Amino acid sequence: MTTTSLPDQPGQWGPRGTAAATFAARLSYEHVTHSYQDVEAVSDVSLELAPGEIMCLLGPSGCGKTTLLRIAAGLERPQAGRVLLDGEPVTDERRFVPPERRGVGLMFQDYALFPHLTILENVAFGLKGMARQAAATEAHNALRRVGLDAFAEAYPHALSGGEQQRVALARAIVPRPGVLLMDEPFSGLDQRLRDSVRDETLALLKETRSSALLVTHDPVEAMRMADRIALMRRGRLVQLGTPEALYRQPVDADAARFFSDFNELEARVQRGAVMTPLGRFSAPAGLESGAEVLVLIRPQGIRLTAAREGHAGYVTNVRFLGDASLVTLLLEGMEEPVTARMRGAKIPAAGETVSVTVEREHVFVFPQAEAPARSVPA
Ligand SMILES: Nc1ncnc2c1ncn2[C@@H]1O[C@H](COP(=O)(O)OP(=O)(O)OP(=O)(O)O)[C@@H](O)[C@H]1O
Repeated sequence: MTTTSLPDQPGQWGPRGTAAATFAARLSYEHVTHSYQDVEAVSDVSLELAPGEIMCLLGPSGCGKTTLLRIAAGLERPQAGRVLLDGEPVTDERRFVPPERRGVGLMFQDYALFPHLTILENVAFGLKGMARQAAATEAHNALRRVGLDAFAEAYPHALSGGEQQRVALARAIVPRPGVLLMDEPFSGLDQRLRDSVRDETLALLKETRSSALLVTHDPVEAMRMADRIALMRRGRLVQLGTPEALYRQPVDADAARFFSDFNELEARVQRGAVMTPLGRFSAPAGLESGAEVLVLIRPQGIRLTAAREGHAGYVTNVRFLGDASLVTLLLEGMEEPVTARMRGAKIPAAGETVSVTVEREHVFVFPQAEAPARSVPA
């Protein structure tokens, strides 16, 4: 069967308010640990997804995100810890509720539509307990909401990647799962399409008041989607909070680097403060004089002016990026150049001497230690 593709524009999605609401569930992990042979993929993770909340599991490849999702789905049984849905254990040392009896919806990165079923049959697949006509009506409603009811009788191969992803979303929400588990659901889409499908998916999750746990390795995606972000590293939960909290109060240098580029300076504490060629900043509490610290400064936190109010900097290079420019500077007392990110028309040129000041909200000082540490507003 051949069909004409609908353009993948946000406006092509169905009318808001046409998707049925779910009975959002609470998902709790308590001290969950899971290993594959000798690889500890998840280490003592405790985490709670509130009803109706959208949480992103964020972290580099191999940090255990997918494993945590599969444990909630019932596709892996952890060696230790408990998983609860609405306070009822679905996995603990004695019980293991199989995936199909958990009331969770799954959506993985390959859309995994059944090629031999029509779009309508694919969406109705999860409604097996329902009378045929009622299931078809529900499936049509969900397809209408994602703007694809015109494709109900088509087969998956006739749809574009973005459209298939939207069908997968309709299929995942139509049984009204208590929790929707999504693993990199947008990673197969190109950039332009990804933004529109992601924004509409977010609108749909909010409209249906679904609890959703979404795996991503993309910090921008997590910032855009999540009510809270769970940042993971090497199987552990490193930080849990709102996107703003993770951006403004990162727990350590790696957590900070996950969301921003930084200029990095090494320094030593002197009586509770850190002196650098870019100014004096507060040291983390409890560090003795002489302790080594790392000072992280966001490029957008460096201000350049013609007035003589800050430290003198010599511009060596300017790169125009469209919405901003990157200005590279040399400062007295620093071997490495510093980068400033500037917007607007008044961008200095290479060869100019400028005055450099730093906005403290973009500065973080961390001990030079492996262990996670508390940041302080500098
Ligand atoms: N079936 C498996 N058998 C053996 N090791 C596995 C298996 N699945 C995952 N692992 C290992 O467990 C660790 C965590 O993997 P997991 O897929 O949960 O991480 P992730 O953060 O989702 O990574 P990615 O973003 O690359 O999918 C990795 O070291 C991985 O190699």
